[in-house]
Parts: sequence; C-alpha cells; structure tokens
Amino acid sequence: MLDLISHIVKISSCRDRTEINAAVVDAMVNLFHPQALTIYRCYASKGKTVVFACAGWRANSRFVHNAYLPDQQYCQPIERDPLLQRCRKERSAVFEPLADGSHRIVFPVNRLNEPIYLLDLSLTEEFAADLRISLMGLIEYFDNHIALLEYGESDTLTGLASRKTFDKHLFELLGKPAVDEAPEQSVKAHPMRRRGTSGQESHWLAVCDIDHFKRVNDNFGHLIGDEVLIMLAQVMRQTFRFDDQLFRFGGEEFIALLQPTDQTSAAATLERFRNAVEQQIFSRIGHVTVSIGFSRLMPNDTPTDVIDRADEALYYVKRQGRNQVCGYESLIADGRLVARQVAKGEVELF
Ligand SMILES: Nc1nc2c(ncn2[C@@H]2O[C@H](COP(=O)(O)OP(=O)(O)OP(=O)(O)O)[C@@H](O)[C@H]2O)c(=O)[nH]1
Repeated sequence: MLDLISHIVKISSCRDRTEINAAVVDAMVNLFHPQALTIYRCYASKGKTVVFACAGWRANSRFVHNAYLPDQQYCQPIERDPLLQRCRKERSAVFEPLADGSHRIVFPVNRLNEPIYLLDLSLTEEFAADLRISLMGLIEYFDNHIALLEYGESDTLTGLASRKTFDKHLFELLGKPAVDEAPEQSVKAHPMRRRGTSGQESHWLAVCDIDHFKRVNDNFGHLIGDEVLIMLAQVMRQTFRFDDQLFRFGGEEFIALLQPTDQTSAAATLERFRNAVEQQIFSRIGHVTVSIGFSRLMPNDTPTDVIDRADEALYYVKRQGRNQVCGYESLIADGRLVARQVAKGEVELF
C-alpha cells in the first residue's frame, strides 16, 4: 500500500505526458512485475485508429518516447494487433492467454466512448485480488490525471490544443529533447512508412484565419460565431493527419504544425483543408472561407520567427482577396514578397 501511494505521489507531481508515462511505467514495473508493458496513445481520425507505443518496459529495460510527437516508427494501425483492436471495440479490459502459460491483458482509458490510451501488460501469473484492485486503481488515477492535463492543455471552445501549449510543442520539435532512452527496445514490428522521403523535408507551420469573421459575429451573433469556430476545428481534425499538431491560437486564428514533408506536399495538404472549409456548409450562415499562410520551420527559429513569416504570407493572401494558400518561401522566391531582415543577436533567446 505504501509503495502504491509513493508511486501515486510521484505521478501526481508530473505536468507533462511524457513524464507521466515514465512514472506510470515505473509504478507498474515495481508493483506488478510484468514481463512486458506498453502504454499506447491512440489517435482516431478518418475512421482509422493508429496506436503510438509511447512508453513501456521490455527485456528488462524501460523505453520512453516524447508523448507529444508521435514518431512514425513507433506507430502502427491498431488492426495489426488483434488484442488491441478488440480492446478498442469492446472499450473494456481484454485478456489473452499466451503459449508459455503467461497472459496478456489490455486496459483502455476512454474519453467520450473512444480509447485515448491502451495499457498493455504481459503477466506471468494471475494476480491476487488486492493486486488487481491496486492495478485498477492506478489505471483510474492515470485516467484522471490525463483528464486534468487535457483540460489545461486544450482550448475550451474547440478542444484543440491551446496557445499555451504551442511554444512547448514547437520547442520540442526544434530541440527534440533526449527523452528516448532505449529506442531499440520499442515496438518496431510494423512501423508505418513515412511517405516520400526526398531529403527536402521539414516541418511546416501554417496560420489559418477565417475570412471576414467579424461579419459573421456582426450579422449572426457571437453564439453562431462560436459554432463556426467549433465546426472549423472539426474540419481541421478530419483533414489533417493524426500526427500533425493543431492549435487554436486565439480568436479566429488556427495553427497547423505539419510533420516533415516537402513544400509541394505541404501546400497540397493546406489546399485540401482550404477546399474542405469552402465546401463545408455551416449551419445558419452557409459558407465561410479561410486564408492560409505557411512557412518552413528552420533549425534556429524561435516560435515568433516562424509565425512572423507565416503571418506575412497570410497578410499577402488577405491583400490578394482571401481564400487562398500561400507559402512564404515561394512568395520570396518569385518576388511577390521581399525577404525580411531578421535582426538577431548572437545569442538565441531559448
Ligand atoms: N464568436 C467569436 N468571435 C470571436 C472570438 N474571438 C475573436 N472573435 C472575433 O473575430 C473577429 C475578427 O475580426 P477581424 O480581425 O477584423 O478579421 P475578419 O473580420 O476575420 O477579417 P479578415 O481577417 O480581414 O478577413 C472579431 O469580430 C472578434 O470579435 C470567439 O471566441 N468567438
């Protein structure tokens, strides 16, 4: 009991998904001695579910990956593992005996009737009743702690990540802090292939702004305006890939941080989103459009640098009549914008 409490205290001190996962792995390994353990984060989009093995224990060693950046090599479609798939369908714990006499048990952590995490344990023997109660209690605690964290990280209107979390995500993307402890131990059995590795790939940041949104508020009222924002967030979730990061940046401005790809693919993804918004019928008001400016994420960028470039491209779109996608780099290359002189000191401020 004391052990359980000290682990709960440790987990409760964590304010970051990666740290929480690491602390939960430690707790489970110390308390329940599994042969293997994996914490999967689940991403459901466009009718498909992808699981990301973000932390776990295998061959007597812990692995922890950055929980905010689902690395493709540790992701797989859920149907590749029938037990995980069954757990998703049943939304409750599922059990499977293994050939060596041990067994595997998977617990879901559900949100709005959809698993957001799966905890997969391989155990040598049946638990005594008190251990089973401790395990269930620990998983319930994990669920509640993640719910609190989500509340703090999300924009309350749209449910997208809020501006508050943006800098953290961006710094992690730029810096990729060394949280991977034993990547060779992680699940690589069926890695998802990243498409088109051309060597020209980088992350891209897009600023998306609803056109003439003030008119929506003025003509239909703020409640309808809010509905438009909620629906736009839904279109965003349906259009982008599960590992692209989406934020409501404030007001009617949204940000998409795209996983590495080339400029043509980034432009095509954003064009697909622009078109999806244009085609969407928003109840009461009909159609709205978005203007989008985007820019490549450079290694020495601060959040402000890349946002400023994407914003310049966005202002260009607004001046040109709105409802378009423009990339800062292309606008500079063909002379439609003049490159900004970035006055930076020798010392980067991060
Ligand atoms: N309903 C609602 N409106 C918001 C929210 N946040 C900001 N707004 C409104 O968004 C509008 C933004 O207006 P502007 O910045 O003038 O831009 P615009 O009308 O979209 O025009 P362009 O960007 O030039 O196409 C303002 O009317 C704000 O009040 C919100 O959370 N809910």
